Amino acid sequence: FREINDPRGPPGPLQWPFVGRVHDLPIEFMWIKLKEWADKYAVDGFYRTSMLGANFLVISDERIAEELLVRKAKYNSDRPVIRSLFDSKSTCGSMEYLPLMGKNEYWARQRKISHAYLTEATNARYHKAMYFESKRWIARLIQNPDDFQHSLEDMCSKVMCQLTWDDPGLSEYCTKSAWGLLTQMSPAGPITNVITPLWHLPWHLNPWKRAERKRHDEQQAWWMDRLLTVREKMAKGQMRPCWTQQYLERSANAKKSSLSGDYETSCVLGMLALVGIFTVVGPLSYYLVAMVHHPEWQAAVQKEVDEKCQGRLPTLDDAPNLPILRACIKETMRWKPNVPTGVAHETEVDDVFRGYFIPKGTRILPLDWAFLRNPDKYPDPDNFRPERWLKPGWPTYQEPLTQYPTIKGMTSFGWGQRQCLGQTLTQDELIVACGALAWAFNLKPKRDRVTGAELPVPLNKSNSLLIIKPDPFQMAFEPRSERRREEALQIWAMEEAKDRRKRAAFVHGARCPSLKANGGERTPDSVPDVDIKREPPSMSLDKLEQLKRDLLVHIKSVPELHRDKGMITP
Ligand code: HEM
Repeated sequence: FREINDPRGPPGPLQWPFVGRVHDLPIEFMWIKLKEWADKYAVDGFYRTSMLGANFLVISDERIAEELLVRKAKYNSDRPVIRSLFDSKSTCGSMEYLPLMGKNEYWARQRKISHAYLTEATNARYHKAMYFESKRWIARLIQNPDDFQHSLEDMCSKVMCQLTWDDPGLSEYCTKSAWGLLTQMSPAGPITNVITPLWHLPWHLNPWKRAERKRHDEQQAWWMDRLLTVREKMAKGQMRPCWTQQYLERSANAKKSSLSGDYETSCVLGMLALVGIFTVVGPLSYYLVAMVHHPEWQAAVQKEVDEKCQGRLPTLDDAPNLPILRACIKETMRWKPNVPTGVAHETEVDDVFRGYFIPKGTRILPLDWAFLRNPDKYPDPDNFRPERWLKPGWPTYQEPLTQYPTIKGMTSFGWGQRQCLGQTLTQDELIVACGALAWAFNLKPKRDRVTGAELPVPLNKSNSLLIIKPDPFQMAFEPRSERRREEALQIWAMEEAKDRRKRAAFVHGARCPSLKANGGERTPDSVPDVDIKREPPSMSLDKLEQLKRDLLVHIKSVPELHRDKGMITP
């Protein structure tokens, strides 16, 4: 006992033999307790603890994270094992989960490839997927506002499925698959992640291992199926550009690939699709919560969008002119970080840091919850204060406002060699989605149908997985005007019809050699727009209103019609 609590060791709570400090670290909202310990024990912004033999160094100050995870990245960029996944680190060559891999050859090559695709995500073509899906989401919110949490997740999933396999129809399964993996890898998931020895029970006595085998095999089979489907469509000339198609085409042209084969390829791409879902769901859900609780900021964003975009839906070209929108997004991510514990790194060598011995295999936890609640950098840290990014005098204020605030580089995206690869994609998707919300709706608390009282939107209820999102709640999406409502629905109807025609034209082009010869390269943009040009000229809203009125007059003037077809409305 004296040895493990040696006063010359790093500071931290008292450790008990074998268990360390597992007994009073709650699984639920673990980050709150870790921050409490940081406030009590941390010296110089870090402290140590342990759990069932695993050593942890918890960092609560950004400067220490910078020192240990960026400057000493060479030794501190491995990952700890996640007990309830088979070979989570790919030590035995499973090559499956890039973000969880140890620092090995599979990680190095998969990170390089993922980086290439995700930086290409800034291309205009990829932005189209976001515009398209945000329009669909707005229409879904108008038609079925009570289903908003599901449609929000589905939108994030559809974006990733479009980018990865050009098929938004895969979104429901992809979300389910992402949720399964997220639960399995989180401390708040199976008990075998905390009481790790249970994982080693014999197969027949081990429900956790059997369940994981099933989940794992289904996921891998689905990823492989996606790859093979894309390849099949490519052979028929029916595959439009997406990450999988690009990878297959490039490696076929180069006659070589840095990946080992189809299995690894299906995993890199499958994992990319999965990792971009719940990471974006969190901030987007909390943005809704923030807007409901802070109508004054909602009004400011709406005013900015109305003035700068002059009645149109905002696009990414407008982003430099929308600092208030960007500030509200960034403040949401600061106020409610969705990976509050951070993602652990593992040390690869013994080290001495600030005079303390840190043994090889120590898990370094960059506690994002603590970084983002540092009152020196973020005065009034518990409250939603977007002005901290907009007004000179606040420690975080930065100019020019056409560029700042930006979420890129936030501590929430991690550190050093393992820093998140999806920062641009996250920023773009949030600007498009939150901009569309400001354009379309007044976000409000929902009212009880009987009493008329406002239903509360809780601030502190969430799951406790590695990536969190708010628990189910209710709120109202009130279209900003009847005209805006019609416009949003019309925009989506036209987009959807256009997309359907483009897809059909593409497949048609593949079947029709003359078109192929004429069309040359058939990217979605160069598909002959024959059908699209035949689209009826879009009707002005005034004309639509006039037609509605005429129809009403007509229905009323023909009593039988009115009676017989009681359901007829404009
Ligand atoms: C708000 C959104 C997001 C947050 C807060 C977030 C956060 C993180 C964090 C904390 C890490 C680990 C960093 C470390 O170990 O130091 C990470 C890694 C990663 N993220 Fe994100 N992420 C987000 C969105 C995305 C998106 C949209 C994608 C891709 C589509 C993505 C792809 C990745 C990948 C591939 C890694 C693994 C990097 C590696 O291990 O080398 N992330 N992310």
